[in-house]
Amino acid sequence: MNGKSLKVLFLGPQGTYSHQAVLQQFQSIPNVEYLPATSIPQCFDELEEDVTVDYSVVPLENSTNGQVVFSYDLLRDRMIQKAQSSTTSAKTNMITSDIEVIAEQYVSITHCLISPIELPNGVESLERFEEVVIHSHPQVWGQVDGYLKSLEEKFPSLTFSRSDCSSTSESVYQCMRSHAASDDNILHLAIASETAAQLHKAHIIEHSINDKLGNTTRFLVLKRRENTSRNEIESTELPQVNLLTFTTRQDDPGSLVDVLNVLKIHSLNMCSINSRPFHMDENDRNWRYLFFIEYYTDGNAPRNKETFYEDISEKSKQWCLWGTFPRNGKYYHK
Ligand SMILES: O=C(O)C(=O)C[C@]1(C(=O)O)C=C[C@@H](O)C=C1
Repeated sequence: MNGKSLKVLFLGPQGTYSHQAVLQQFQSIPNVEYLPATSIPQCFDELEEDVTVDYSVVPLENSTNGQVVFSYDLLRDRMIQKAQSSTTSAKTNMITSDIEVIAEQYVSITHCLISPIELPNGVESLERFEEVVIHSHPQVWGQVDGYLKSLEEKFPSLTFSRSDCSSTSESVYQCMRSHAASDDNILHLAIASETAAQLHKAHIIEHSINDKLGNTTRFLVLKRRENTSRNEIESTELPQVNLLTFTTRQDDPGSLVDVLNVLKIHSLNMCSINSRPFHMDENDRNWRYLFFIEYYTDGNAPRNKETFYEDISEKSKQWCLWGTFPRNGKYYHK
């Protein structure tokens, strides 16, 4: 590697789970500059627009509440934009995206209930207040739903409300700021990691409040396709994962099955399938779906890559291969 540092974007500020993901991915590499972005869209936009940025890390899915729709939709929108600008190869109807996925990371998510002030009796102290405002990233609500319901049942006379923030670490900052500006009857709390609480010098009033133990978020590591200057990703013995998105040819019975059957014919094992609604343009009708699939390849499969891609081209309307990357060993651990 030359002396120049790597520039890596993540959803900031420091102390987010995305920050944990970039550290897991890059901490063994010297000279890495970690650049906090203020939103998930910014993690995509800056990577595309600023050629000095090498990588960007974005959350994709959570083991408790599934898709991080912000990221899915940003991938979808990029495929649709390319389809509209008809850079599709006439022969293969394959779309080549400007960014590609080169690795994945899994971060264990342990949420804490965090207070800007010390509460001598922990959660019991909530009864001193009339109103409680809880700040967090919108993806978090579905991971602590049961816990928040039990809090509301425990304190029926309290009014609870939620405030969406751009990230969990930002929510700790926001709760401290709101606390300084609000009256004594209102308590502002945040839901974030222990690290975020420590960074902001806030107080953890309850640890591990996520509804499911083993709660984990999966992140994708992105780079610009044209940036071939270096590759920091170690190869492993584990299978390669391929992320492919496609639209179907028509609404006739079997059009989705026809595409999936191509995997079967080529002996490829699918490991995930998701969909998001899309509109090719503003006049397009409702209820059309873009599919996201992931499938494994290894040294032997598919035997004939070219025929596989030709078959996908024949059965789908448009498709895009976002990348082939090693399965992370953490995938197998709970
Ligand atoms: O807010 C953060 O800490 C993030 O890194 C984002 C994010 C997400 O969007 O999924 C990451 C992990 C958790 O599931 C909650 C929030």
